[in-house]
Amino acid sequence: MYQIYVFMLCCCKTADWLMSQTRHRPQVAIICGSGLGMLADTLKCQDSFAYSDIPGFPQSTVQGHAGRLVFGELKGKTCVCMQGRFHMYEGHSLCKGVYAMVGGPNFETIAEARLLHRLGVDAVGMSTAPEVVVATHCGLRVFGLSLITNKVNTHYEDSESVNHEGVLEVGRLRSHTVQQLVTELISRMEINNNNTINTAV
Ligand SMILES: O=P(O)(O)O[C@@H]1C[C@H](O)[C@@H](CO)O1
Ligand SMILES: Nc1nc2[nH]cnc2c(=O)[nH]1
Repeated sequence: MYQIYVFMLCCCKTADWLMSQTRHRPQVAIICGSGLGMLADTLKCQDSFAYSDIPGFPQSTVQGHAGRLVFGELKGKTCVCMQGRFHMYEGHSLCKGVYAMVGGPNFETIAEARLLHRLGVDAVGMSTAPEVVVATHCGLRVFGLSLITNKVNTHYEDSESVNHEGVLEVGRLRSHTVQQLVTELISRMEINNNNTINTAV
C-alpha cells in the first residue's frame, strides 16, 4: 500500500522526504473527508506533517480540512491519514490517464471520440476495464498496462483512419519495449508472507 500511495504522489522528492521524516511504512492509507479528520488524532506513535511543509505536496483549501498527513498506528496496523483531501472544485484536475473501454469491435466514430474527449478520457480501448473489475472482485491486486497504438480521430477532415492492422503493427514494433518493461516489473516484485505484492520504486 505504501508503494502505491507513494506512486500516487507522483513525486519522488515528496516520497523521499516523507520516508526520511518518519520510520512508519504504512500498510493502510485513509483519506479523511469532511467529518472524519479526527480519526487521524487517534493514531498512536504519531508523526504528523502539515501539507505546507511537505515538498511538492498540494495544499488543502477546504474549511475544516486540517491539511495534515498523519502517520501512526491504529489497532496494530501502520496507517497514514490524510486530514484533508483534494477536489476538482479547488482547481485540481482528475488523475492523469483516464482509460475508457468501449464495446468494439468497431473503432469510435468521430462523434463518439469527441464525447469521450469531453468526458475527460485520455485513452480508449476495448478491454482491460472488465478484466480489472473481475480481478478486483476476486480480491486480486491489479496493475494495468496499455500500449497506446494510435491517435483517435476527432476531426471529420482527417483522412487517417484507425484499423486493426495498424494496431497490430505498432504492437509488433513496441513488443520488445513492453516485454522489457513487464519483465523488469516482475523482477522487482517482492511477495510478502501475507501474499501482498510490493513493487520497489
Ligand atoms: O488487446 P486488445 O484486444 O484490447 O487490443 C485492441 C482492442 C481490439 O481487440 C483491437 C483493435 O484493433 O486491438
Ligand atoms: N476503442 C479503441 N480501441 C483501440 N484499441 C487500439 N486502438 C484503439 C482505438 O483507437 N479505440
